[in-house]
Amino acid sequence: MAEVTLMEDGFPAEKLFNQGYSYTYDDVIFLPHYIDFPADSVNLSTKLTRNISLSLPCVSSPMDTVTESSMAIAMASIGAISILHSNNSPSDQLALLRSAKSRRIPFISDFEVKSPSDSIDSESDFGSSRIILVTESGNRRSRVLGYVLKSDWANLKNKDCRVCDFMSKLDFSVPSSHNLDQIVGFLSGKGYELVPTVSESDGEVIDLVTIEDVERIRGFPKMGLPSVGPKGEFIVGASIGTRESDKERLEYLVKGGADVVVLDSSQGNSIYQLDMIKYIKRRYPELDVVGGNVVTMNQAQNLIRAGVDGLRVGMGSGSICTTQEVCAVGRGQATAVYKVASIASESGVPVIADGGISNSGHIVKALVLGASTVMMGSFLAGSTEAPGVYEYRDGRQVKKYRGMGSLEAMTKGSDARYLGDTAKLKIAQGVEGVVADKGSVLKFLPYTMQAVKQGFQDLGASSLQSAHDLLRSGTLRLEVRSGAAQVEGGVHGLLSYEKKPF
Ligand SMILES: NC(=O)C1=CN([C@@H]2O[C@H](COP(=O)(O)OP(=O)(O)OC[C@H]3O[C@@H](n4cnc5c(N)ncnc54)[C@H](O)[C@@H]3O)[C@@H](O)[C@H]2O)C=CC1
Ligand SMILES: O=c1[nH]c(=O)c2[nH+]cn([C@@H]3O[C@H](COP(=O)(O)O)[C@@H](O)[C@H]3O)c2[nH]1
Ligand SMILES: [K+]
Repeated sequence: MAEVTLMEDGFPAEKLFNQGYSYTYDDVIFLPHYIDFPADSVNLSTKLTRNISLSLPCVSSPMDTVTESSMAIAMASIGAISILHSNNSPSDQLALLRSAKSRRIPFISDFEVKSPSDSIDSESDFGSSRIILVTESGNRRSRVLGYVLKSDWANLKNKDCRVCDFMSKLDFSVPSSHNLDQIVGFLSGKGYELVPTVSESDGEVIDLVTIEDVERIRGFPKMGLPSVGPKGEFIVGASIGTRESDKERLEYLVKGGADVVVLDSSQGNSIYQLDMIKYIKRRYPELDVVGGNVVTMNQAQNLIRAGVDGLRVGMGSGSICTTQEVCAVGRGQATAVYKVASIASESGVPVIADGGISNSGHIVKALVLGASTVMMGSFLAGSTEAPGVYEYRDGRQVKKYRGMGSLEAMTKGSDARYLGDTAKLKIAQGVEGVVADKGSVLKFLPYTMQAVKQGFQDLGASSLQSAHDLLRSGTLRLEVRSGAAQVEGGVHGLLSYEKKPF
């Protein structure tokens, strides 16, 4: 039978994104292709930068309501990465980095410490933990002697005594270089209920791991390989600005072993950033540098020429961003990612699609349109690993989330960048708000990424590389969704419903 030539159906990306419109993720939809492999076999491993490989294409944003040590540990433990924020002093940022780098298990245990001669006056002495650790001098850099369980203390008839009179003895620990499996092996081998992990270099108690913690973590879905560097430490990035003072911050971060630095700016194509990239590449040639943010090919080209190892893409697309309204500058995120990735791929520079991710479909779109990773703020800000405590609003548990260009964040620390040498008036480019509790990233990210794998399968893409090949060869077809098509693509026509993603 003679071969039939198919008629054109849908648009190749090159045609769709060159029509004078700025499209965002929701505007476009991919047409399905051909499936010849199971969803589970989709390989999402990728590169953050030229030299940093990840098994999961996710990055947490350098924002002070998203990324501190807990997030960095959790993300690295599932094969992703975090960028520590810089809305703090260089020494505080270094402390966050050291805290993350000192751990091998995917959580930070928060416990109080007392000395044997102390007393426990009230339940609040336990803080948020159910255990108080007892060390020789009552701080973490001293020999561990015992522990007190809140339940044991509550059952005491006479509470007017010293800790040493009723503590349980603890004369063992494990090195903080132990991973979860090694700790499990130790606890189950000895039949212990808990164990402190202690730094080999200075004897500091890092965490106190209980059987319950271990069971909770083991109940989460299994992911790929964790993001671990050559020294066995979690891979962690950090952001800096482009001021002269950021050179000192950079020195701290390099000392702390940061694996990558991200130059944090809404408009990366500036003389300040180009100078900073060249400075870093001269002074620390081994350190990977991510430039940005950019949304055009021209911006990207300048940063690539200056020597960046990765590009961060997005201007005004973030959930808390008001840049497009305030400054009239930016680009629809789907167009921005496609355009920048098109030019960056020619130089082998990976692209981070930053902002505007609110569901797994957005992640599929970002990655298939050329990004190597997605950076998220609001998607992660409601997690237990995000900084801050949960509050109650209208009966819902929520956490604070704010833009780094919001008045509140600027007042906290980033003033220098806004009230620079000449500027007198502070203009916000972001808002402060709250997001709903989502539980642990260790649980919801694995589910999200399983959904992403299903999207890749529908497109016939078994890996990021194969998705990018389909994109560039024009095999991948997409279309713009009309307003009605977008409504149709969502849930519609129901009187009420509940949306449970997993
Ligand atoms: N992705 C996005 O769409 C946006 C992100 N943001 C976030 O808000 C925060 C602040 O962003 P930006 O305001 O763009 O920060 P920025 O530090 O790049 O710029 C702030 C101001 O400082 C100036 N500046 C920077 N380096 C300088 C130097 N060496 N000498 C003199 N002036 C210098 C800049 O030109 C600008 O006027 C960041 O965390 C950023 O990620 C803010 C707006 C939009
Ligand atoms: O216009 C802005 N004003 C701000 O105050 C601001 N703070 C963060 N960002 C950017 O938004 C990204 C996170 O976006 P999502 O919450 O949508 O993930 C982040 O990763 C940033 O790129 C800002 N943009
Ligand atoms: K926005």
